[in-house]
Amino acid sequence: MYISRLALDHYRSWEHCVLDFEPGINILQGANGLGKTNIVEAVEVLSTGSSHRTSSSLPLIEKGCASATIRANVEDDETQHTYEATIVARGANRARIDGGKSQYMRDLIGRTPSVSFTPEDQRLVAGDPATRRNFINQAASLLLPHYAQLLQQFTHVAKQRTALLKQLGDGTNTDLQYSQQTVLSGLEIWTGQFIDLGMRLTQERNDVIARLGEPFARIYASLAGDGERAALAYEPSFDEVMLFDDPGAEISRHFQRIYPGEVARGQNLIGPHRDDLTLLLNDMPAREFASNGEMWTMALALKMALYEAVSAQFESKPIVILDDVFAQLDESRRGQILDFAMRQDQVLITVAAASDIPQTDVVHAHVIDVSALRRQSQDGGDADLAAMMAQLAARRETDR
Ligand SMILES: Nc1ncnc2c1ncn2[C@@H]1O[C@H](COP(=O)(O)OP(=O)(O)OP(=O)(O)O)[C@@H](O)[C@H]1O
Repeated sequence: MYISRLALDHYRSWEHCVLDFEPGINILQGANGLGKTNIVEAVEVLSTGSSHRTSSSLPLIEKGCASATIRANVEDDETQHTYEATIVARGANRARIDGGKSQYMRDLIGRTPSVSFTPEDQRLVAGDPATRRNFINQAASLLLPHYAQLLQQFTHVAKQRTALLKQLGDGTNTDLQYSQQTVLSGLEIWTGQFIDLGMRLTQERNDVIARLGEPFARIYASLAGDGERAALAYEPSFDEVMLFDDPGAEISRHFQRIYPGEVARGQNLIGPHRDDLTLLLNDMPAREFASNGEMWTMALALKMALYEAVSAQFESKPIVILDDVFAQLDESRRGQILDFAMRQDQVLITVAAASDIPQTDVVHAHVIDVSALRRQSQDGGDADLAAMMAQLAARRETDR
């Protein structure tokens, strides 16, 4: 599988941009700040429905604009499809497949499977838990068909519950007995849904982490040398799901105990939004014991494990994104990741300087000069876009 053409409209720093990729290695080369990461991030968003760089849509949209569009022509064996994502500042993001009707963004997830390696990956080991939750969410969205919808529902319920806790805490509407009763019964309903969705999310995250655990340990041992034992340990906030036959009743009791604290702070104090994942090295938490180099190897192994799970799931090789990773890695890890990249259907690499890539290993690469692309997109973006749309219309005509 590979992307043959990508078009962006009002995506971050790109007002318009159309670029052609080839199967195999593609190198986006250009000075800092030109928008290389923005391009490969757009592929990640189209693939997984989210970016590892932000949890909200707004930063993905060009400043001052209301929406951004990402379009890609994707070739797989004899078939070609056009996938389109529209990211909006307000409301729900939308998707379109082959120019058809507007669909949910989650309907696009996994159609162009990809795995990104980025400088932020090292934070997967020692960064804050939100980074690891983001990774789990992206991985689970790719690997489990209903996960993205479940996460969306949970996030909505969590927001509603927070709003009610805040109302109770700051006394809004509580001067009347009637309105306090309304808020309390609303809270009871939202709490029931929060527990139900939260338990399902916990179970699904547990399944995904279990699936990644074996390849992660094996790949780490092969990168770091035999005898090194790496493992993943899921730390769910709703640990009752793993411990009890009737976890719902236990979690309900837990909520009753913490009710005064939740009202005082106006927050959901327990739930999957507090989950974490510990990466273990020789049975010790790597965040406290591993060296900088070992943390990098663990991060690479985790992403390669995800790659392996996604490949098995879709029976095709995901697109591999190597965003600015070469400058960060030492020679041996550069070699390991490049060796991995050379075996893929398509790899998108961003670099500031060509010298960052060990050139001897890259035999054939399609090099894209991002500074020329920026000039060209300012001059002829509309014409390129029109050509892409005409190509799509012509194909639809042929398909009829
Ligand atoms: N929503 C946005 N609207 C407009 N510009 C944005 C937006 N988000 C980011 N940018 C701009 O995009 C630029 C960064 O782009 P990007 O991170 O892709 O650069 P890069 O070429 O990968 O650079 P580096 O080599 O330093 O990583 C910055 O100038 C930033 O201000």
